[in-house]
Amino acid sequence: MIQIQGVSHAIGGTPILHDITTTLPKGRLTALIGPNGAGKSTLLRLVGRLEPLQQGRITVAGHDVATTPTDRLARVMAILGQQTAIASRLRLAELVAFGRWPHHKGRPGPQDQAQVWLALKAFALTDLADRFLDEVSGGQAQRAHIAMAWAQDTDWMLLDEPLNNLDMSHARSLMARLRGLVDQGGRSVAIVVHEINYAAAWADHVIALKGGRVVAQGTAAEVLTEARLSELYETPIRVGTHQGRPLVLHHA
Ligand SMILES: Nc1ncnc2c1ncn2[C@@H]1O[C@H](COP(=O)(O)OP(=O)(O)OP(=O)(O)O)[C@@H](O)[C@H]1O
Repeated sequence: MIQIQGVSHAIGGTPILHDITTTLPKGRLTALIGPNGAGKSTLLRLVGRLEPLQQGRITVAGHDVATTPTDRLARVMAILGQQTAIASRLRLAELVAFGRWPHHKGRPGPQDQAQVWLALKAFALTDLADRFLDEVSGGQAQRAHIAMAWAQDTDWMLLDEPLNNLDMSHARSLMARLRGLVDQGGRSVAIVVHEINYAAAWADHVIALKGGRVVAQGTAAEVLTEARLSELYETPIRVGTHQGRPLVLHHA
């Protein structure tokens, strides 16, 4: 599991996260939800050590993120933050191959190559493998970044808004793949997601953040209720049921 204990965080003197204590269960798909600016990305970045921890403690499968060596942590957890366009002159296959770095440390073997091709295939990118990142669409670039994290082949996968730019079909296929990782692969996944129905349909566990605090956590059915969601997003929200899962309705 991932244990977050007493984590507070400030940026430029402004408090962003306030004394967060929560757990992401092992072998589950956890969705972090909440309005813009709630602190979801900041929390995920702290777990993934993209930001240094200022206060509190975070452990991932027993590894303290503040003290575990990077190469050790990178074999336990893959994190994909929100994309930045720093690597546009990289071919898709090269980007995905970066995911194998923690395993081969600069000396890729046949197994690494095989894993890269599996990842490209899993995300329907084989035909685009030789294209540069700035020569593909937003959704294709997004899938390539997810494929890179996938190729890292870790017990934990943390993805910040992985559905960005994905059409309905690719979004569904990604969620099905993530579920497969959890259900058949015994892995654990955490995603930040804005479209609540993806959490409703696919997540086991939901953590709702608002104003830098955890305001609700539990199963999708426990958290995704009309009262909780209407309060969380400060807008009237109705919740129905579809195939035994909550279905969130938010049009007027
Ligand atoms: N580099 C930064 N400098 C200053 N403030 C920041 C910085 N990064 C984030 N913040 C602030 O921290 C708060 C939390 O941001 P964060 O990105 O974690 O929220 P979020 O829940 O992921 O939001 P969103 O849904 O909009 O992506 C926001 O108020 C944001 O303005």
